[in-house]
Amino acid sequence: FWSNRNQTKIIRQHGFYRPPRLPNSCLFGIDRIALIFQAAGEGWPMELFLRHFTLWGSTLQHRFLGVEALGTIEPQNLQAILSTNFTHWSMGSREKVMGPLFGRGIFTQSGPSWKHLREASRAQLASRRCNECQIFEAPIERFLDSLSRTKGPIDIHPKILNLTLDITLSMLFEEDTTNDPVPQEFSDAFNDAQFILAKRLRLQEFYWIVNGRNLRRSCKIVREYIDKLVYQRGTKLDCDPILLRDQIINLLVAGRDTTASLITWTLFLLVRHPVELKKLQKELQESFPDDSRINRAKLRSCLYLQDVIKEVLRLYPPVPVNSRTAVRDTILPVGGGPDLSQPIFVSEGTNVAYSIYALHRRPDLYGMDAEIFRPERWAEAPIVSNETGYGEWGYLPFNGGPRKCLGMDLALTEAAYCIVKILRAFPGIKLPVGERVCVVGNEKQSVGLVIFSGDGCRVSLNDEE
Ligand code: HEM
Repeated sequence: FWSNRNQTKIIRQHGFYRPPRLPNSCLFGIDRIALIFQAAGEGWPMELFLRHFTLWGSTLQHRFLGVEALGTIEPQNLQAILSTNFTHWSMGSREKVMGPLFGRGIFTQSGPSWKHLREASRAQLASRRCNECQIFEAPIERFLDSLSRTKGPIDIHPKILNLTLDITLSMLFEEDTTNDPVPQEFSDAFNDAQFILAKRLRLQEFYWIVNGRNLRRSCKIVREYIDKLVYQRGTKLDCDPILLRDQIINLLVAGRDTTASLITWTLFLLVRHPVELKKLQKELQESFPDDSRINRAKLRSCLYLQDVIKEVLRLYPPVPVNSRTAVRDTILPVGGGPDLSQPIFVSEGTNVAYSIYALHRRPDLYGMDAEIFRPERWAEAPIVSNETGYGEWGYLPFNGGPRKCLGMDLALTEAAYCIVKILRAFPGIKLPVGERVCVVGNEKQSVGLVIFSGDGCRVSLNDEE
């Protein structure tokens, strides 16, 4: 009440506006949390946000379990939060909410401790020769070998999760994990822990409601396995062992699920778009005529492949929703007033959620066919209309500003490499007969920290199936 009163006073004094407000039908905004959990349970959480922004405006205010919060998909506001006014924002309650798994790793930290971890992670990623394709070779051969033994249509999604786990572990421990395959128990616990954390994130300040045995058990299995790897590999401990483990888990989450999401959605879309699939296969045949070695430069020169990847990241940004919390009173440049173009006041402690999924589907940025999978749009200029000054802030799969993803280059090379290898190994890959096809975005989705298809990704690997 007091914070609302003070806010109203400042807004009146300085002539700020408020953004449109989502209507509530229950006291304290309990209806909002019920709707969010219903949408998540039924597989359309992102479409719910998209609908709100489409109906009410690209910056809006809502009451969530009694707490006032903001949501935005406005490029200028994202630029202010992530770059221009970077120091006005923090990760809020992330350390408390995600602490059981992420500890004090890079994703939960702000200020000097984040800066230190960012430098350490940058050095760690640079030293692993991550941008060379050799690091992917052994894991992908194992993956293709396991697929070659399957008969009939399969759900390729869990196999891709294992593939990117294998690659990321090999990269983090600078050696191949062949001799000691990743136990399924670890893989399952890692998935479960992230899913439970996503529920806690949805509850925001009421995260503690979800703190059950399952979460504790899953996090324990993950921590014990990482400790074992650190011990087995005799990793040099020049820092606090708990911090080292936290940091490894953070990089594992960063690198494994996001890249798996990108590869899986690419296959999901390609088997549903045979014309685009054929066009890509033709380019790959010409670029890699024989069993010639695939390298980063060659992958970058496959222009259609690059456009396919950009388009998949547009429609299904692996991190589809994110948030920041104001550490001081600040403003967002647009979203208020009669034409929604006036600055809005944000008081200290306010949480602002932003949906990259909804941003990337704005027809005013991408055209009336924004919801259609059309890689060709990236070869047409201008995209995300540069003349409006939106530039990079209208396309943010890897975030922007000082906290931009550190693994972007690695992820793009890894995804491109895996896609080329899969399409070359299975030229007859297609949608299984009778498989459901619906409008892009209308399929069931499963959103933990990362977005996946709720029904997996079923494919027939060979023509005759
Ligand atoms: C398609 C794959 C990927 C996508 C879409 C992606 C996306 C993102 C996004 C959106 C963030 C910002 C998170 C936030 O601030 O809340 C981020 C941060 C980060 N990513 Fe990625 N990522 C990908 C792959 C990777 C890989 C392979 C690595 C390396 C193992 C990696 C390492 C990191 C790190 C260390 C950060 C933290 C940066 C910081 O807070 O300063 N990412 N990523």
